[in-house]
Amino acid sequence: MAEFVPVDPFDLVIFGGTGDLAERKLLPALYHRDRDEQFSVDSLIIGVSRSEISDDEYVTWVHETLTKQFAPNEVDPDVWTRFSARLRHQCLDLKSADGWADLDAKFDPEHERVRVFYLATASSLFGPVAQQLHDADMVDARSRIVLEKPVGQDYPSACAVNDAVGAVFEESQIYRIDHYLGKETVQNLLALRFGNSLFEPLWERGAVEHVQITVAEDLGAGNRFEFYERTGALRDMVQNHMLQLLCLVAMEPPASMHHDDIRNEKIKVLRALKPITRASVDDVTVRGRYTAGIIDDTPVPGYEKEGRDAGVPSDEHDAETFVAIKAEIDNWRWNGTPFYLRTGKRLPRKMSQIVFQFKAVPHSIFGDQSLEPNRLVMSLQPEEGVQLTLMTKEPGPGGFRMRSLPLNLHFSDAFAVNYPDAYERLLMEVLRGNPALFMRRDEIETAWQWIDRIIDNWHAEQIQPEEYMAGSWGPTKSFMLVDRDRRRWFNPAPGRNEAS
Ligand SMILES: NC(=O)C1=CN([C@@H]2O[C@H](COP(=O)(O)OP(=O)(O)OC[C@H]3O[C@@H](n4cnc5c(N)ncnc54)[C@H](OP(=O)(O)O)[C@@H]3O)[C@@H](O)[C@H]2O)C=CC1
Ligand SMILES: O=C1O[C@H](COP(=O)(O)O)[C@@H](O)[C@H](O)[C@H]1O
Repeated sequence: MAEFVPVDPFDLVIFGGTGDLAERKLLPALYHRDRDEQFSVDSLIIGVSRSEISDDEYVTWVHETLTKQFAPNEVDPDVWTRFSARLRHQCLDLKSADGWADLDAKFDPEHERVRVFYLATASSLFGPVAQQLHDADMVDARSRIVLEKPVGQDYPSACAVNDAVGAVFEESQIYRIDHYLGKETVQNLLALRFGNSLFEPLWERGAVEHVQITVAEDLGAGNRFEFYERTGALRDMVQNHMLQLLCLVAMEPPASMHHDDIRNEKIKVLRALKPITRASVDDVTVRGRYTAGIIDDTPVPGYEKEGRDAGVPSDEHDAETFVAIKAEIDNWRWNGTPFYLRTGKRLPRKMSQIVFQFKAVPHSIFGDQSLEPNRLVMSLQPEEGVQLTLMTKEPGPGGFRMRSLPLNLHFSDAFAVNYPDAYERLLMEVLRGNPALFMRRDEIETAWQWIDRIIDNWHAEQIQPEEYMAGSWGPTKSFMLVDRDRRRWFNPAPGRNEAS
């Protein structure tokens, strides 16, 4: 039975309190934590936007949106009474110096409660908001600021944002979100690697032939088209989520779970990433963009049509919706073991997994029977679990037939609990003041340096996205990327995540 530990009283401001992120992730997450009685009676949640709406109108809107998203009757009348009593709205243009005193007046005047400023807005507003908070004398040693991803659009803009926020807040007060770090199964990577003595001796170039990290989505850019067109899959998914996953699987064992021990190991991986040069970019990266296709027996439009519907003419489209990269880590542990990264929208299904392909046995004593090298598959979503394929003898008299069989651990079979959404965990960690699951400044900036170089070289080499049909596993070139190295992508079979 999960134990829900209450957090200290707080005032939480959500800048962008009426936006898509607040609506779909933050407010539901806060409701669920309140349902489990983790908030004190006097804690406040203040949504900020330019909309001229009263507290009551905000409460009504939050009720409507939770009711719409939750299962029937999930909004419980008693919990709602408690939750709605803490909701406020403040109309404020974050680009203006006016109105900050009104926001301050909503807070506990004694500054006794933890203050959290959650910036669910474009990152161009992060610096100005930090400055306004400072000028309005709203920041003290107990304040924390949460920055949504992406922090900046490239290395220079990320540095500018970090400088501006860092001029007001200490690094220890800044929580840069990558919601993948809040996923239960991503944390389970640490448990698997460092809670078992079995794997670590094999976790290196001598035993691992290559690694694959796939984050596949069946959804398209949809109603976030304009954001997506400015961003593209490399900036949207690889710069943060995929490089964080890479860090967690490739890093050296940290001395403890202390946030700086883990971050110090992650940054070493980012610094050891082999730069992708103009000469190598066409060989080791793939850009793709989906055309119309069929997913789950349903026809879906192509990216160009979504863009036209959003009022962005197709001759202006630039973003890739799929990226594959052969990444290499130049250090003792991983030299010569490539990490293939792949992410895309409108792929056949939502699925994230990390596959460790081990080397073949050095010599077979079983004649000419083919022996499949062992494979460890860590499934992150939607099903969570671990699968290890092993060679075994087929039962029966006569002959000695070898077969590859999976050893499966499905977490949902082992633990009868509902996993909280990543944002629930991350919000609670902010309220508790534990930055372990958030990114440090140097991680963000080093990741951008690696990514910027790829983008610059795409431009220099005029590499355009190659088309793939929605519902397929990406462009042909992505298959060639691995085929050239005599490897293949492991795509899960429908149903449970058996890599095939
Ligand atoms: N949506 C998602 O799934 C995810 C979003 N993110 C990131 O989170 C951030 C927010 O995204 P999202 O919620 O989708 O964006 P939306 O455009 O849906 O919402 C933006 C919010 O900010 C408010 N806002 C915008 N400009 C101002 C301003 N000048 N002053 C005051 N309020 C302002 C808007 O209200 P109003 O216009 O009324 O002022 C609205 O509440 C982005 O950086 C995005 O990249 C990250 C991961 C996932
Ligand atoms: O940050 C983002 O992540 C989502 C995918 O998150 P998941 O938890 O559903 O795997 C992605 O759709 C979005 O484009 C991106 O901004």
